[in-house]
Amino acid sequence: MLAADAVGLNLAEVAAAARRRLDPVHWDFFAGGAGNERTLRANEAAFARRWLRPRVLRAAGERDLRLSLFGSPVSMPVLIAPTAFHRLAHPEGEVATARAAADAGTVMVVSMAATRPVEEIAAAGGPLWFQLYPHADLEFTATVVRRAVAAGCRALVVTVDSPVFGRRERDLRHGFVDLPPGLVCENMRDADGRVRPIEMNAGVGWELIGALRGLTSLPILLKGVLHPADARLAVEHGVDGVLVSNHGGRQLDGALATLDALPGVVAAVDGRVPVLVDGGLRRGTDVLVALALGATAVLLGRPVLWGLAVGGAAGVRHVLDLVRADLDRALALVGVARPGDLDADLVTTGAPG
Ligand SMILES: Cc1cc2nc3c(=O)[nH]c(=O)nc-3n(C[C@H](O)[C@H](O)[C@H](O)COP(=O)(O)O)c2cc1C
Ligand SMILES: CCCCC(=O)C(=O)O
Repeated sequence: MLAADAVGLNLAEVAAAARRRLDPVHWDFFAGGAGNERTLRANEAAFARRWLRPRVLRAAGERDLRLSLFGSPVSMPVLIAPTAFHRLAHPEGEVATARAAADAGTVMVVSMAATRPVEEIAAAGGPLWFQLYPHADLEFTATVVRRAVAAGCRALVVTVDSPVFGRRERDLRHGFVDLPPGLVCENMRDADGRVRPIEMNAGVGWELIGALRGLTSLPILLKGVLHPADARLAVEHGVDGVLVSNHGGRQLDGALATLDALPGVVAAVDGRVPVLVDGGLRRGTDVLVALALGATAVLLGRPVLWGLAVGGAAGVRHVLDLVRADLDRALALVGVARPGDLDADLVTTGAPG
């Protein structure tokens, strides 16, 4: 275990420690967003606008954070979001992240842009889900999906907020356009073993869901839904879960904060499939607010990278442990034992009345 004071008492301190260690170019790749970074900032700011209205004398007793998601049992409703290029944060890369996820009893969503082969990540522990950018070449997509399934991934997370790549000015300023020599997206190999570039596909429509169903019987989640009409369409097309996300502010700058999008999506989905959310969660109380507003679970993106940069698997574990303890305490303080029992009336914007 890492000494907590060497790593940070909270995720902001872990981020500061990571910043001291990382190459500034890589820090900016991880930390940055698109355009003016309005959406990046808005994700965290949205949590700061919510206030908790706790209940008292509820005799809630011991908390129980466990749940089961798409057949994967998890020890808490906090999962690891797919993020690219973990070897820029730590030499072990995604293998270290997976070990921490397994130790903490939660799901890691492996990015299509992972820098370790999915088989090696899976050997470090599960459960894993696999994130996919829908390439125009369905045959290639099928190759990637088959490989992820064979490695034991238990769900597909299809990212739909990226018809083109967001404009990230920090990366442009640094001239950061690709991985350094020696690192590649290991799961982008075609049948001949050649590494293909990640492609964004502006030509893809709702037929994608049927095409993916033809490739796999795994649960399919759509990542990057903000509009209630799309949430409704997603359910009509038979997806198994909706992930409210704006890609951590890295795609459409000016897109609304995910916490602000969440209630509309939850209302549109109307309990038919689980709704998950990511973006800007930095405290257990943020997790509590997202769950109270209708999310079944949340995902952490950057905080996991900060933990990885600071201490490899132990650093990621530290981040997950901090959030778990914080969520547990917050639940007790609002008088709720199980995340599923949280109610929206515990959260207010602080307006009078
Ligand atoms: C460095 C970095 C790389 C990312 N790579 C991917 C990716 O490969 N695929 C994907 O769907 N989302 C990717 N995301 C978005 C995350 O899955 C997630 O939506 C976002 O980071 C959540 O916000 P947070 O970082 O504020 O927790 C990436 C985010 C970051 C910060
Ligand atoms: C080509 C890698 C894409 C990674 C990604 O999704 C991001 O950086 O946000």
